[in-house]
Amino acid sequence: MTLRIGVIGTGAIGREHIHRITHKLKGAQVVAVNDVNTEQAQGVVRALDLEAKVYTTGAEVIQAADVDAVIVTSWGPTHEEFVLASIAAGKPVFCEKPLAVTAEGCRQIVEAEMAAGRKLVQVGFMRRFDYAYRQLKCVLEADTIGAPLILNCVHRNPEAPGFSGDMALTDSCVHEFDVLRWLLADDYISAQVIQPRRTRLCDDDSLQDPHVILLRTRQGVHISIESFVNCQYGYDIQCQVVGETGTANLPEPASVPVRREAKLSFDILVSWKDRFIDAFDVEFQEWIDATTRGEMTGPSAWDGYVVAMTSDACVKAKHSGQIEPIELPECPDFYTN
Ligand SMILES: NC(=O)c1ccc[n+]([C@@H]2O[C@H](COP(=O)([O-])OP(=O)(O)OC[C@H]3O[C@@H](n4cnc5c(N)ncnc54)[C@H](O)[C@@H]3O)[C@@H](O)[C@H]2O)c1
Ligand SMILES: O[C@H]1[C@H](O)[C@@H](O)[C@H](O)[C@@H](O)[C@H]1O
Repeated sequence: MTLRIGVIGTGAIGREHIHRITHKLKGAQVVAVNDVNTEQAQGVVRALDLEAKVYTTGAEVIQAADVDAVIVTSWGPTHEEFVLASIAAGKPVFCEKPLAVTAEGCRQIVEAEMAAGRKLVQVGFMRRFDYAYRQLKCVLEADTIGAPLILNCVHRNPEAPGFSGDMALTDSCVHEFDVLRWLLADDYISAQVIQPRRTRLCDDDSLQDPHVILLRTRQGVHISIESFVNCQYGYDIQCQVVGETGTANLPEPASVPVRREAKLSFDILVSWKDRFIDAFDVEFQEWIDATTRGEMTGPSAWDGYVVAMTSDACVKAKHSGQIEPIELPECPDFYTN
């Protein structure tokens, strides 16, 4: 069976996902697309050689009789509406982060999905599908370094065009908020945000850069995340777990060590597209396979809600200068099975 997919939002990542589904992965076909910029959507259909109909609205894509499942890759503030409409139509929906721009919006999605009685929503937290993070999780689950005590993490982007205000917390660090609780099988109880000396190499005056985010988990693990979205030199993701008997580091992306002119050098990637290209492929192949079986196995609407609660607490902590509690409700049974 071929899963027939409708895609809403044919910008940067929408186009990437359409390309991978059409030209790299198995078991699915993009049959419908929409973007508020209709010309751009038509251009993507031509450029990627799709047999897909271009619709005027996202709602029409969701309602289309030949669309089995929906992918939402439009701007963040539109996600909630499209995810709720997909649930109402009884169609599985993959939504790029954020699930909704407010925790309240995420909660409404969680409630709508539970009322629908089956899991339909997956959120685009692709790091859970990254080979390096999966290896690190295996090391922790094998109890190789004892219980985790401290995590030292780094999320550096070379530059952040279009970033303003608190986006480093709400748009960028959301990946750490998701992947670290998955890695530890734990949840956060508090957040604190430190604002170090601000880099001069930042276009937007409203953007503090870098930040240091300190999280504490239920099990007492102390997490430090350095977020530096204008670091200039590359796209650099690091994670070190300090355990009772050793440490474990996220493997670096493979690069050929070059010895030349009295120097030893390695390449550093410059874009998230390259760093997580394989993770995106695995994420979508697993989503296609699970959706075809009638299952939903990836990051859930509940995970999207927890991440939104965490970024809300970080924004609050940044502006209050205090340690702010993260008071998560109990996870409903619906999401624990
Ligand atoms: N998982 C990741 O690592 C990752 C990476 C990049 C982007 N994203 C997320 O994906 C989403 C899209 O990001 P992008 O970089 O592709 O942005 P983009 O601006 O390149 O593309 C978004 C597209 O959505 C369209 N759009 C806006 N409102 C719409 C509406 N109501 N209906 C239909 N189309 C609409 C825009 O015209 C645009 O073409 C964002 O939420 C972003 O956070 C996730
Ligand atoms: O949308 C992107 C993407 O999610 C990247 O993975 C992250 O590093 C960026 O900071 C963010 O802006």
